[in-house]
Amino acid sequence: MTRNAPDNARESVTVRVPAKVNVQLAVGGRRPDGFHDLANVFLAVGLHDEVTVTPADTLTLTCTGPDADQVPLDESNLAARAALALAARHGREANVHLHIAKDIPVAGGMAGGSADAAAALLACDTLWGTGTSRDELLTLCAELGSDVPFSLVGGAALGRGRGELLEPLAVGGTFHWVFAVADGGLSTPAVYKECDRLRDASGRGATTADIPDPEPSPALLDALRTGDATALAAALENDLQAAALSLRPSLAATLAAGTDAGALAALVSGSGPTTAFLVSDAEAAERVAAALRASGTCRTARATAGPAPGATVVTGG
Ligand SMILES: C[C@@](CO)(OP(=O)(O)O)[C@H](O)COP(=O)(O)OP(=O)(O)OC[C@H]1O[C@@H](n2ccc(N)nc2=O)[C@H](O)[C@@H]1O
Ligand SMILES: Nc1ncnc2c1ncn2[C@@H]1O[C@H](COP(=O)(O)OP(=O)(O)O)[C@@H](O)[C@H]1O
Repeated sequence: MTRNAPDNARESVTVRVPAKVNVQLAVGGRRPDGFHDLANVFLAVGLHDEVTVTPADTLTLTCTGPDADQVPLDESNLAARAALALAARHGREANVHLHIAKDIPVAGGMAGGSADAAAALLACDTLWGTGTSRDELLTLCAELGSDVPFSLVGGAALGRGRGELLEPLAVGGTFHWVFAVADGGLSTPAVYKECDRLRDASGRGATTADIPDPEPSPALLDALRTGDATALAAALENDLQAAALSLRPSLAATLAAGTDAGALAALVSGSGPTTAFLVSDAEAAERVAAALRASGTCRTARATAGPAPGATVVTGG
């Protein structure tokens, strides 16, 4: 500890956690519990939130970053819910201050809230010395949300069930991406509902009896394994894309702007409205990001790469 550090500095724990893009999001029919079975191929990418926990009298929350005004600061915040769930698991008080330094777009289809939940679990477990096993942490993650287990593990993984049952995937290289951030978010339940509506309207039906079980694409898994960006570009697939475009038709112009600028492929990130552009290298990423910013079809564009590691203690561990 340095001489002038605040008294509580040694007791703070900070966890860094990545955003995700779904390189394949195959959506099965609506289940009786309202969720959809998925073959969800996650790739963690280098946009990060940081969650810092510090001992306090009661559970309190602050958030900074460009989208901070859209983040709830009450007990509906997924990071607060994570702290409460871990405290309940160990029969103790969730007496911490949680600070979220948010750089992941909010309600953007990049799992920012899930990332904060995974980070808060790991940070609180480290601060409290509760020694929760990896399996128990993953169970708590799955109770908090379908995407939360992946935020803890990072890298690349196939999510089955509603996305919470993970099999790690090998990735044979670095993939370069640009993310175009939209103005305003899209609600994940609303996008799944629109997907069901479009399926019903097409006469196919939308339940598990109507839609074949979702399966991962062998070509896509192979492209990840070999690190082949051109092959991955050809295999990218998002069954929620039509629904996101139906709710936000302006995303078509963003997708076209990135493709015109030379991206290998363009797709909606998860439930959107962030759009994702796979490019050949870091230089192409900067070029496509600049073209997207100049296109007037998005709020901003960010160049980054994946896979990125999952939630990691960066200070205080
Ligand atoms: C679509 C995806 C793709 O990774 O993420 P985003 O792109 O929104 O980040 C996920 O499936 C979102 O996961 P997550 O945001 O954790 O969802 P949850 O909190 O578990 O569920 C929120 C709501 O989404 C719908 N939902 C979610 C997962 C799933 N497999 N089927 C669903 O139908 C349900 O309406 C559910 O009530
Ligand atoms: N820690 C958090 N960060 C962002 N949003 C949160 C958080 N906790 C709860 N939310 C709520 O969850 C909604 C979805 O946010 P987010 O997880 O960023 O998007 P997505 O589900 O599209 O990946 C937000 O609109 C917000 O109301």
